[in-house]
Amino acid sequence: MVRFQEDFASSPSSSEMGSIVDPIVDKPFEGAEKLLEISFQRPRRHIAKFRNGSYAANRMKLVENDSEPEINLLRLRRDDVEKILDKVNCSILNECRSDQVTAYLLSESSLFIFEDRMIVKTCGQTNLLNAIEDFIGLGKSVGFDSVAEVFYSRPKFLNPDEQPFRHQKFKRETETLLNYFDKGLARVLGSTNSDCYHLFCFSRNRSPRRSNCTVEVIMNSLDNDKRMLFFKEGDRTASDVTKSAGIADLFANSSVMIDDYLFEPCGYSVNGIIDQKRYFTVHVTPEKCASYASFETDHCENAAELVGKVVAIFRPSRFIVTVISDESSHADVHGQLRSADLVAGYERSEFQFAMFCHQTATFARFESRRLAGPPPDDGAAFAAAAALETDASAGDPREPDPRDVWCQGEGPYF
Ligand SMILES: C[S@@+](CC[C@H](N)C(=O)[O-])C[C@H]1O[C@@H](n2cnc3c(N)ncnc32)[C@H](O)[C@@H]1O
Repeated sequence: MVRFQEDFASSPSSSEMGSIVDPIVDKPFEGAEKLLEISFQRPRRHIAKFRNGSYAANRMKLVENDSEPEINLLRLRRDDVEKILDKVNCSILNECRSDQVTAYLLSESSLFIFEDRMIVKTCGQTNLLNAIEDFIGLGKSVGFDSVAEVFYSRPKFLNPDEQPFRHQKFKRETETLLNYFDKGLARVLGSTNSDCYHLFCFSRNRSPRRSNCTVEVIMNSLDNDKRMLFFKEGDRTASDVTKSAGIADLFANSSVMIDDYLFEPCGYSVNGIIDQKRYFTVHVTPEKCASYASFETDHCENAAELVGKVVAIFRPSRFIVTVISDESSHADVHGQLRSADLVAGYERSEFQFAMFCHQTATFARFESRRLAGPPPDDGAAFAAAAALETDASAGDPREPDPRDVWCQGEGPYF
């Protein structure tokens, strides 16, 4: 349901909510999302025509004067998008739009469409790269000439073997992308035997076309009380969750259009359009066996404060933060997230700063101070970590869960 921030007047707090039983699942849901961002390039004749002004400012003139259809992804029809999402194995649950963004909430995450770029984020067992040609085709169908930039990324999967063949290994994903963008470059940020972040990027032009910045927070092993907020219980609605979890307050100083969804029996997704032009999205898998949440936005002001607020919503055992921006922009955002003390109660276990294509990337991995320490090499170390965790969440003894302490490997790299 689409609402505005002002609509979040009152809703039950977490303490008013009754007891919830975790569903028994055969296979844990794979929360980790594949993210594909494609930016398109207009034909040269259009670029030359508007050398002295932005396309956006002049597009109406173009339509009136040349009687050519507008080259704009926002013209795409939902039906055409849905056909492509079928190939990915997901569907549209809901949509909200401003004059600069169309945001689709998907059965498995989100799709954002802007004038000349789209961002598709899908989780579970979706086959995102199966439709890469179709996504490119969407741009061409509204008159774009070629792909200007591509960015594909994903964190490590919980169960890579459960993924469609192409997505089981980053090497295969890279090969698929290279079939279309042979000058693209594949990288990994972070240690490959830990919570690392895989990315592939391609840029046709020598200099970035716009000033872009994306902040992502990827969180594992959520606090028990926090994850319980994302279960459907009684008459709890998505809007109640958005309010009680604190998601409605993330961008309190902006005008935010919110489209949220609470799954049965649990799971939550929200898309937000900020000040008509920027976006944020949050997705939550609250099942204990594989609890996971992700946050992403291109609204990078006050990034350090924002990351703190996001982490406070979920209190994960561990999380990674990434900032990817154009080389020429947002140095302050990278600077803000460089602090080893970014979030109180968390210890930074890894930090990386890199420059490639036209992009600058910051990657940092944090662990709850309750669990920080060397990897458990025997039962005693594990028991000590588990005991600490049990103390901290009084009355809620935890079963040892290998993911709670150190993540499972994705097998031999490549
Ligand atoms: C909210 S969706 C989005 C997942 C997101 N990538 C994440 O984990 O943060 C996943 C959650 O919804 C639950 N869910 C319930 N019904 C679902 C459905 N039909 N499709 C996808 N997820 C569903 C899953 O069990 C899981 O807890």
